[in-house]
Amino acid sequence: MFDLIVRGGTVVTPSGVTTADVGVLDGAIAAVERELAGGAREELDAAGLHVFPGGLDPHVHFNEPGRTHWEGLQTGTAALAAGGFTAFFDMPLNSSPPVIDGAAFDAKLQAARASARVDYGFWGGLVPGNVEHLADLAERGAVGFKAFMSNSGIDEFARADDVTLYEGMAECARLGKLVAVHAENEALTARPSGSSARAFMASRPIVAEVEAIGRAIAFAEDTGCALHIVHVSSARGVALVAEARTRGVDVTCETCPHYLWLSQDDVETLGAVAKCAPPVRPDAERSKLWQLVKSGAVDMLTSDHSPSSPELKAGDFAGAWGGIAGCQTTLTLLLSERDGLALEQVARLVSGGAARRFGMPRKGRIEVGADADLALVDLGAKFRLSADDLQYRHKLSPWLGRRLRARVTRTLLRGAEAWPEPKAAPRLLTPSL
Ligand SMILES: NC(=O)N[C@H]1NC(=O)NC1=O
Ligand SMILES: [Zn+2]
Ligand SMILES: [Zn+2]
Repeated sequence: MFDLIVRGGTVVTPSGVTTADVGVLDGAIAAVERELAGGAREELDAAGLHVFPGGLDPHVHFNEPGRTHWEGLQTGTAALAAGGFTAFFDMPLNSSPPVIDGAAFDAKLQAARASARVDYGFWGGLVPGNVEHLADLAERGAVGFKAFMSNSGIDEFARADDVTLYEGMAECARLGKLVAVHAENEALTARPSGSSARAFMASRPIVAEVEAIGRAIAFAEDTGCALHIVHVSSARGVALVAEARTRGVDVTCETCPHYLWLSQDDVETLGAVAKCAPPVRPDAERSKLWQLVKSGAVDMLTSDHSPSSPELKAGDFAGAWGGIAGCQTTLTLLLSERDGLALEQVARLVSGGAARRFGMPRKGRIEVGADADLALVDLGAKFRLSADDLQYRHKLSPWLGRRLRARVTRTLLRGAEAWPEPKAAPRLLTPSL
């Protein structure tokens, strides 16, 4: 007897795609079989739908508390659930106070308990002067520690200079925690640019990213710290990570949809809604990066969902907030633009890869014993993304108007509905490597 059986879907498991029923008991996957015998209190008909593991987005900025007017946990997690995601890790900025000590972590936890619709975990911040607080944050269950190698755009979240980064990594190696870096060279990216989109993109060249990734890898190799490079925008960046890994360095990387499917022409047309750092790259780089994603060299696809208030996106490009809203569309965009990528690889990129890297063995795979976190997806859908579809606080996204070929019809968290109805009971995730 199961609590729930999801019947007749095309199930995307790590070992392949198969027609099967998924039996759920006590929030966990208890069976994945064809024509599963035994009753259930509830059955869901998934015929004609694909069943993916619920997504895990380890890189979002929900900004609560303190900047909830940019984005909040209620709207942000509704967007995740609507996009087939069942878990996220929130970045230590741009909430206020930023999560750089235990008290700020507790405030974040309280906010998530009140309004999150899916499971949540929190990154701590590594900033000058807070190395002594890292143990406290680790104790509370921080996923790991995020550092900016260039200006973060947030005054209360200072850039980690080389000494902070090196000493912070040594401390994280001791604590058994991973460090995640925004890798761009400060001096190269601090130069003033012209006010146009082109000038901004040109002012943060690929070498600024490549140099910073190389330096972070050198520090990680020396200290023995596990390292994750967030939002890699270039093929050379991914190649550096792959090369270090072959030497035995414990390093992984992610990229984001905007580096794969936005062109610099798109950014010029769209304006500040598509402004981010590192910036969107020229087409030749974009196609090389996509080839690397297809080859398996990129561990995960994350949104770096980082919206602001609409006022901060108005005005000239140079002065606008850098950050793209995208946490709702990562899975459906990937499914729409996948260019032959196998569905197992889609699942690895949006959930399995992050679950493995960040130490969440019950997440990211449809297998007996895992949490029953499931996204039911209609791959026969054809529509253009409209503002009405978006659950964000502000209905701004560079993907508005985009043709999508996948729609999430239901999202389940430990077998309970998280989308469309918020009936699930989210929990704090405290990953350990
Ligand atoms: N502070 C913040 O969210 N910054 C993010 N935005 C962006 O475009 N790149 C980032 O790192
Ligand atoms: Zn960043
Ligand atoms: Zn970010």
